[in-house]
Amino acid sequence: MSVTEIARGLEGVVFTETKLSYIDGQAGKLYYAGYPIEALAEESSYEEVAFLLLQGRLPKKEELEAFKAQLAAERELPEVVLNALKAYPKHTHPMSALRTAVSQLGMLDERAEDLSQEGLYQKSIALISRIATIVAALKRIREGKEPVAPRKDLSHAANFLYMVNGEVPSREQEKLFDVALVLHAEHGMNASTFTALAVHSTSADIYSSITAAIGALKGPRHGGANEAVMRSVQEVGAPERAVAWVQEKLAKKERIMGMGHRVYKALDPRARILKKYAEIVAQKHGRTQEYEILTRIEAEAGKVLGPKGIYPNVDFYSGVVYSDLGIPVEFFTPIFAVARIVGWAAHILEYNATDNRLLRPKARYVGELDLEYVPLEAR
Ligand SMILES: CC(=O)SCCNC(=O)CCNC(=O)[C@H](O)C(C)(C)COP(=O)(O)OP(=O)(O)OC[C@H]1O[C@@H](n2cnc3c(N)ncnc32)[C@H](O)[C@@H]1OP(=O)(O)O
Ligand SMILES: O=C([O-])CC(=O)C(=O)O
Repeated sequence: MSVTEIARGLEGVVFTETKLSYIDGQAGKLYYAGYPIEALAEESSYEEVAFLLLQGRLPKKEELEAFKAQLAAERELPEVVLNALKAYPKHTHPMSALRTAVSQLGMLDERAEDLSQEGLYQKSIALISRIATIVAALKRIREGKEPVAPRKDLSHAANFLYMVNGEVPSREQEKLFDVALVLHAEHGMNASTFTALAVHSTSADIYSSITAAIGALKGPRHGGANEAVMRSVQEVGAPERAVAWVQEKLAKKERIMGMGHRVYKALDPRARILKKYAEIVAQKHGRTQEYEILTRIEAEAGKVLGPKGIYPNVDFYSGVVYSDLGIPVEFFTPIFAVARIVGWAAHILEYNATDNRLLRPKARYVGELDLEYVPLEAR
């Protein structure tokens, strides 16, 4: 392959095959393992989607029950990790804390280096459950409260909200959070998944891959955008200021967070679904201010950015939903990780089942050659 053409940002580079998800960026469509995202968001559950992505097919009823029980059995954190979470500095970003805690889980796992399919699968199940427990515990500790121990009888979504708020959520809250988890579970070769695979392709342990993926997700150009969107909403302050704010931002050539995507050149289908739920909760719970600001930003920015194929992405409306569920802004990106661990793990399992070829692209060298080395004292 010629290296004369540079794929900036690796755009358009295809390095492997996958059956996990398909994005039609022009049409704004997303499928997990062949199933349209709309149907999965409406009718399935996070556990069912996790099974689908990890095993490549939808579970039968008894298989789903067994899978749920397996996840529930892994929810508890080792005491030493819980104690460490309490000792983290309070100023640290929760994504940094999560990254550190997952790395610590890796140190504690005596079978961390087991790269067999079965070993990776078992560790994936544990990570799906424990990342949720870590994030919920961090949120409680930040508020000066004791972490709430997980319950085995609740769904993944309900248990998470229970650990966050200390009370069992309503059916409506559970469904709302479950939809958010389903929508964030998987998205092809995004930056954090690619990072996870780059690390995995060196035959490093899965904790190293997931720790690195969390680091990649943290950035505001990727998962960190959901927090940045809510910071923008706070900066705008009131719906009537949204138009002027957008105009000023665009005049300064600054980016509107939560808009634009490397693959979608149409509206992200996940944003469409989240907008619908954001509107419902905003109306129902009288929290229309944030929603109004966002719809005005979308409309005003759309005039300039729409013709360039820049529309809201998954991060644009998710914050309205999270705020409604009692989740603070700095925990929006950790929530993304709580969901995306499934996609990371599924891609690791899928790539591991191939020859796990080392990911090693090239950069075109544009420097000089054969320079004469001048000793330090002679320069
Ligand atoms: C879960 C996720 O990761 S979804 C993405 C979350 N990230 C964000 O929401 C952050 C804001 N968006 C962005 O920064 C970008 O749209 C990205 C990084 C997501 C993808 O962008 P890319 O495909 O790499 O496009 P790139 O960064 O090359 O930008 C192309 C052009 O569109 C413009 N553009 C892209 N996004 C935006 C935006 N949100 N606001 C204003 N202009 C934008 C760029 O300024 C650039 O303009 P130029 O050609 O005049 O210089
Ligand atoms: O696909 C991407 O580049 C980013 C994204 O939307 C995601 O990871 O969900």
